[in-house]
Amino acid sequence: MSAKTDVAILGASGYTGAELVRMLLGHPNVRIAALTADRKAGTTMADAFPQFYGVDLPRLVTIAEVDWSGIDAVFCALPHATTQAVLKGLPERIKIVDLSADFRLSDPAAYEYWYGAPHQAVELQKEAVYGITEFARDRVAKARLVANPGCYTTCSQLPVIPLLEAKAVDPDEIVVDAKSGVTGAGRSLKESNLFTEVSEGFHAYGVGHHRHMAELEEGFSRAAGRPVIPSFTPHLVPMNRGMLATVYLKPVGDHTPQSLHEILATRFAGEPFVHVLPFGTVPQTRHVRGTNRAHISVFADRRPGRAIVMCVIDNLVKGASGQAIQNLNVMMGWPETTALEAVGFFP
Ligand SMILES: NC(=O)C1=CN([C@@H]2O[C@H](COP(=O)(O)OP(=O)(O)OC[C@H]3O[C@@H](n4cnc5c(N)ncnc54)[C@H](OP(=O)(O)O)[C@@H]3O)[C@@H](O)[C@H]2O)C=CC1
Ligand SMILES: CC(=O)N[C@@H](CCC(=O)OP(=O)(O)O)C(=O)O
Repeated sequence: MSAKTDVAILGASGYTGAELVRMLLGHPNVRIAALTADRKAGTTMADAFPQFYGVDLPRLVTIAEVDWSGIDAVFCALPHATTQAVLKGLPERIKIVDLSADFRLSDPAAYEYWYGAPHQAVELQKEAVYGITEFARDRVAKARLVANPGCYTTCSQLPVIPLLEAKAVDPDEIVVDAKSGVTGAGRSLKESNLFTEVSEGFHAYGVGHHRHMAELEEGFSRAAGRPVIPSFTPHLVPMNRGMLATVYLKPVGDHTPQSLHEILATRFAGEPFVHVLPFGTVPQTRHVRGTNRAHISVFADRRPGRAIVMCVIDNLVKGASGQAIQNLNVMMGWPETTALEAVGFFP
């Protein structure tokens, strides 16, 4: 029996799993009690990620081999669609933060439409709390299962939700142009992620129909109080980590780019991880690399009556594992910033 909270990480041999291990090693309340893998089960974290040589960690096992009796909380960093069957079998006392997309959509029909198969754990889907922590603290604090948001959707919703809630922008005029580092695609082998396919150039993908549209539509609609369908185009850029969302907006009523900036600065004042930069400052992914921080900026567009907002995050941290730890901290009643205080390592 440990005085610390015993945590299992499912999918520890993947990129977000390894990031969870790295960050949780600095968490004073957590003991890493179990780590799982699929193809790499039977090996060690150091075999999967040599940065862990010399660090005392459990071996990588299959999910079937985990002894759940002592586990208090689980981070599930499995590919989407593999998560539902695993999580519905867990004892009810275990708190869960799921990094996959499996529990992010509240409507089973929407899940089936976007993911091509019926949801296998509809009761859990109803119970799940969608956790962009800054917008859902109270619900996250009471949740047993938190659906950790995706990286694109965290980066796009953080700067837009407060503006929709304030009715300061036209919900029918939202264009999200987003760029991701290649770790966003995970570590599994795919031809499209080979060095030759992603280096020395960049490209859009999922144009006009990407599964993250569903998550964005749900989040924006909730904030606007009516259905919203934004334009969204993701791009893959030749860097390991980092994400930039550029969002084109139409202020309404008396609102101006400057007043949008004031709304965001007021909304996020005192937030430990969301920083609204001075008006017109270009945010850069390199400044949030390795951190749980988001940098947001607002600009006037030369096009009359338009504004541009930008947000940068590290897709593996605020876009995944860092926000997952932030959510567990809230669920457990620990200080929200525990193990997450780092600032970027630039240059
Ligand atoms: N990468 C990112 O920036 C973000 C990812 N996410 C989401 O987080 C989840 C994990 O992503 P990421 O870490 O990038 O993925 P990876 O592909 O890097 O890792 C996947 C992990 O799951 C294991 N795994 C794969 N298939 C199975 C299976 N059928 N049963 C059990 N375990 C399996 C793998 O084991 P092995 O290595 O042994 O094959 C590995 O540990 C995904 O749902 C992703 O959409 C969310 C936000 C951002
Ligand atoms: C670069 C890249 O391929 N990115 C992935 C999204 C990564 C991610 O965050 O996935 P979830 O939000 O669904 O968990 C994609 O576009 O499907």
